[in-house]
Amino acid sequence: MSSHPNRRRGHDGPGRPKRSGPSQSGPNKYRDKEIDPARIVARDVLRAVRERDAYANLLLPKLLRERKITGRDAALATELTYGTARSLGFLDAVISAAAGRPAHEIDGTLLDVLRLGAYQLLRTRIGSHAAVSTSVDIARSENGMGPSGFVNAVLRKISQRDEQLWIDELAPSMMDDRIGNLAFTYAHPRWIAEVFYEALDRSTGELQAALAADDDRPIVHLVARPGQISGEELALISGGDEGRYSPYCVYLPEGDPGKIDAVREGFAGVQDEGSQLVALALSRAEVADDAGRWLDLCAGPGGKAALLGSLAHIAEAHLDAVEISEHRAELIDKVVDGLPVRVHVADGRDSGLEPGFDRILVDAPCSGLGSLRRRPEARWRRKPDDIPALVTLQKELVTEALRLVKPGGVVVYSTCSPHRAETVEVIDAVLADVDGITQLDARPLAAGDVFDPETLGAGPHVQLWPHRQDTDAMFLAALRKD
Ligand SMILES: C[S@@+](CC[C@H](N)C(=O)[O-])C[C@H]1O[C@@H](n2cnc3c(N)ncnc32)[C@H](O)[C@@H]1O
Repeated sequence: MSSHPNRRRGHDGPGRPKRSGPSQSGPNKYRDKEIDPARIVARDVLRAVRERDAYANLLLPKLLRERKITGRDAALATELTYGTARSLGFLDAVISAAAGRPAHEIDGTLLDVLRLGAYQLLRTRIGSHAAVSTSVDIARSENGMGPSGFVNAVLRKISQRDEQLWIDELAPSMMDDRIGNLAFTYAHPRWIAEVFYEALDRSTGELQAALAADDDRPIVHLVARPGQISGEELALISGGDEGRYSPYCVYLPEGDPGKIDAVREGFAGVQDEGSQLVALALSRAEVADDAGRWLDLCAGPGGKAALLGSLAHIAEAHLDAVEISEHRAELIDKVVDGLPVRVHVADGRDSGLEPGFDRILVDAPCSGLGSLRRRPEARWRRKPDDIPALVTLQKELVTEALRLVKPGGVVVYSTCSPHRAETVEVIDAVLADVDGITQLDARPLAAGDVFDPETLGAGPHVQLWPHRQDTDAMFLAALRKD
């Protein structure tokens, strides 16, 4: 198999750090600030991910701001941090082979540097010399000469082969274990590749496309808040392109969304196009005698609540937004300011709200396997054991939503996961348990009059995919109470 097409876009890096020459007098002569800041910040984020389960996509922008790292250095830091975090399992397999001992037995601070170095060597165009020498500098600065020699030796061994040769050596054979081979090649845990395979009707061709798309860094999607700014206007002022599926979506191939005035002022936000389609589907469903009582039962941090709130404002409706976590409820408050939305801190299974809602969204807590491309390290953190408790909660939340919705009203169930246990199996179980519910064809609800619903598969649910729609792998199903 040829090399991954997306891996070759790395840049050459900012070059060697400016300093006066190799240390002759021990480790402390090298200070982090003398090594290039992009790699230091990447190392720091990777360490926080390893030591305290930090989220790379939250911590990195914060550190870049604090350290005033911008431009080319920020771009390099982002590529190295997210790329390394996405590839951890693959990199650890290579490091283990090159070091002759399991990666988890290597001192954590050195492992971070090795991962960063191995990523540069195998998955970017950064030259071997720069990748190895900067890693050795970082290790020497913190750990001293001996450990930096170890880093040097391991990385030099890794640099003797390219990514494909390491895959050929370490991946399960394509003949014996195609799923295992693809999982290794595209740096996914095997169990996640299996989950995708099942959700893709057991097509290994599609599995390959799905894993490749998931292994790529996605562009940012913006949402124009309806009634406040149009998608067209947002595209113009942001320099982005209008979305294909949501009339409110703008693709932002580059640039910091936080610097766009419309985002800063709350007329627009960052939201994957798939999430926009979920909110739109709820608003488009036909409900007889719609009294404008809408509910978002799992609303934090408020992305869909903000879009629904804007749509509710136009429809002269009102949205109740329920969220169990106080902190996340505060985040909702911030994004729905000025919209007809009331936020409740409550358990959605027992919110105390009066039944009789016209439309309810259950955007359930889930494994997040559908948005791995946006959360670099998540694929290595999630475990199969997480799924059963989530499934129980998901069923309870949908069942409660079906109690709260009025006869003739509609519940949209969604997850940012394609895992069948969290998607079709939840819906099937609830339909088997609760009488008087009809599953609607969700495809026209997601498509509106914007695109052909037939492009969304056989229905009645919708399963989006990065390799098909270039959205997160959102699932949605629509249920009507008879
Ligand atoms: C997938 S997220 C929702 C994302 C949100 N709809 C958005 O677009 O920003 C699920 C949310 O449900 C919340 N949650 C978890 N258990 C809950 C429960 N029992 N009742 C209500 N909310 C819950 C989580 O804290 C999380 O904020």
